[in-house]
Amino acid sequence: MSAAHEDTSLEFVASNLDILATILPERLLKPQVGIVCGSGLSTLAASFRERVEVPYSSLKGFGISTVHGHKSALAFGLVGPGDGIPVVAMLGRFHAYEGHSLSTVVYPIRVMARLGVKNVIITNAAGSLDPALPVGTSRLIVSIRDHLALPDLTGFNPLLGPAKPQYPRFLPLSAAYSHSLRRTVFFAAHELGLPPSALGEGTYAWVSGPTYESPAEGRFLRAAGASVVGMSTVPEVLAAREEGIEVCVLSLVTNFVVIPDGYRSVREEVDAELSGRPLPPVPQVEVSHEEVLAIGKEKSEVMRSLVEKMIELIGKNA
Ligand SMILES: O=P(O)(O)O[C@H]1O[C@H](CO)[C@@H](O)[C@H]1O
Ligand code: HPA
Repeated sequence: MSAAHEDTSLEFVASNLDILATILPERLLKPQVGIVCGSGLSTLAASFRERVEVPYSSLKGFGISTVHGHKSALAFGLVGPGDGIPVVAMLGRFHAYEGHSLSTVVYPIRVMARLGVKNVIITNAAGSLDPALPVGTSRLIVSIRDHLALPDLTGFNPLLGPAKPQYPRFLPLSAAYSHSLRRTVFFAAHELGLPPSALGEGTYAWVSGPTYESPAEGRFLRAAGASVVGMSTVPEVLAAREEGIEVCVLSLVTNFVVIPDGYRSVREEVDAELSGRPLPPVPQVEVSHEEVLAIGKEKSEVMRSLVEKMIELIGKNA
């Protein structure tokens, strides 16, 4: 897997704008808000009005999303009262673990920027590392305020590569997650009457995947200050910030990362068995992508109403 920022695809952006101009009606052509749909969350675009879906295969420079729960299309439409706000959603994202280069992973964000998107709402499914963020009860959605990206720190950063005159060489990340949009998330939740416990704030750890975390890795990420963990999002955040787009990230907590406090000694287990007093079995819990998708499906309505209310408030404040 190459971290190189070859970005040959950037030269296709202009032709994509031409292709879209032939497909989309004028009022959909300049989306103000972009949405990235996480695993199992493609229904975020289900209620767009005047919706037009454009398959990635009919555009240039796009990959194909190979992960179950991700489609491969852009959805354009209108959201909110009155004339509505024009929006674009990525129904399906690219992950580096699928074999996509990081420049392919972030390419749709660069296309969104050229279309005029000023705010992006990036969603994902994530595992909770924090006992205060359990699954399926409270704190189902986490508004991300910061990230911990070990791949970025170890030479797998999507912005690696020759300097480009249009981008800052050294992008600051101290305020990568828009304070204003983070406030909007909580105002939107309030307007929807969501209980305060439905929405938390936290730090997203980006791991390359495709393996889920070992117990020691889970403990390590938690000790390092991460609240949730996933295999996406951070590359998109970096590209969006490089493009000058305001970023909001919402993580749907789909599972709890298995972090036992310690290990039971197998020697003690065997000795106990040999002495005729076997220890009770240790329950084995394993996360699966099916579980991730099932929770995504079950809870996507809450996420959809939150995203739509946010778009409405963004439109009002524009
Ligand atoms: O981050 P999204 O795309 O929502 O998907 C998450 O779900 C998959 C694992 O179940 C991984 O791809 C992880 O990143
Ligand atoms: O537990 C997880 N780990 C990493 N990525 C994930 N995406 C959903 N759940 C998880």
